[in-house]
Amino acid sequence: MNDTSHNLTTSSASRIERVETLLLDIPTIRPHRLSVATMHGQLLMLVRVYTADGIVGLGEGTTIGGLAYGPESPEGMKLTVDRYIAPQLVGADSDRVQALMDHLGKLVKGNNFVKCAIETALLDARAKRIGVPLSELLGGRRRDTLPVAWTLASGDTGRDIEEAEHMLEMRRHNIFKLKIGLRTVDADVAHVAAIKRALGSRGSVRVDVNMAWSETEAIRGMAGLVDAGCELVEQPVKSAFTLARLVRRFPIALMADESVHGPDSAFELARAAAADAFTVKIEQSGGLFAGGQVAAIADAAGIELYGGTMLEGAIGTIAAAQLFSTFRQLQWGTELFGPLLLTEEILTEPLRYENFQLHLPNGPGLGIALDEERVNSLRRDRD
Ligand SMILES: O=C(O)C[C@H]1C=CC(=O)O1
Ligand SMILES: [Mn+2]
Repeated sequence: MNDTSHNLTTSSASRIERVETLLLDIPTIRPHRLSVATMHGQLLMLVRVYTADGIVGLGEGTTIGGLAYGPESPEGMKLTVDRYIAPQLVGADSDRVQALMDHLGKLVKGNNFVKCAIETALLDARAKRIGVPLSELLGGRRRDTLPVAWTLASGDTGRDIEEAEHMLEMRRHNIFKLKIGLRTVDADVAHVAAIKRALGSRGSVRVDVNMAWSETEAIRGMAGLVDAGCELVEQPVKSAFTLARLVRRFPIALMADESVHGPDSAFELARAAAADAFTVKIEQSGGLFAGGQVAAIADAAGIELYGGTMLEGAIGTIAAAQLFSTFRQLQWGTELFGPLLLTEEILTEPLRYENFQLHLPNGPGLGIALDEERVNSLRRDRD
């Protein structure tokens, strides 16, 4: 610790003794095709914060397609923790989560994803120490289960329909988000229409363009999506100005995702009335508290909410679920299916997905436990 933070150090039970980072490589169950990348696997950066009384706080930093989606990569996050953050945390009082995060904020600019991983680990440790689910440190749960959308992104219309049918049969998902933006607008609209036609009223259909369209493409695309029976379009274009010009132009909800990266941007979008709904992502927002602030801004502005994902593994997914369970409104449900896209289970007890919902655990902290053997076998540096 440097001398500006001497008041954060402690010799008590909550003292941070060690911070560990791991990289886990896990294949996906099928290629996942987005307009920005095709994923064949996911790389999870796990953080463990060890405290003097034997508590271990868990956090995760994960992104999509390396640096193809956002400005941080799992390998870069590991370096940032090891080199710049861990030395600041060792010796500090893990119970002082907000003060510690403020301190780190002065030393590390940006790096929202990695800050989320660290804040999650500190909150997990704190909640475990006082014996409550993490949601209770975020204002308290308003719901114990969360609706979970599934993303259809195999790249093939027929295969996507089969996959959706399987999800409906298992009663695991009845909300489907389609990744589009790689093909022509007309081909994408035809793909969406075919899937909606096959599912009818049994499943709702939304799309995520991941900023791939120009404004004129978006105008053509959104008109077609309305006719196709699609209920929502997520981030069709890059710029917030363009979003503001598109919003309410068509009878289809417009959601901002990449444009929402924390409370400041949420405020600007709300001020410009640039979206009907926000995707809240804990990593993109810069942590759980920041994600809660994004939701509060949305509430104040009458903007609807969706619980988003960076396709995190179990730790990031359940951390997000703990936050989303506290939201006053969650009009569009969530897409917390990340662990289901991966071939390997890293928990001793898998997350419970049942009846189209993710069921939140009731144990202290995140409420999950890692299967150490499995985690070790997936470590990139195991050799
Ligand atoms: O929302 C995104 O852009 C990222 C993510 C969420 C679901 C999925 O398949 O990809
Ligand atoms: Mn998105």
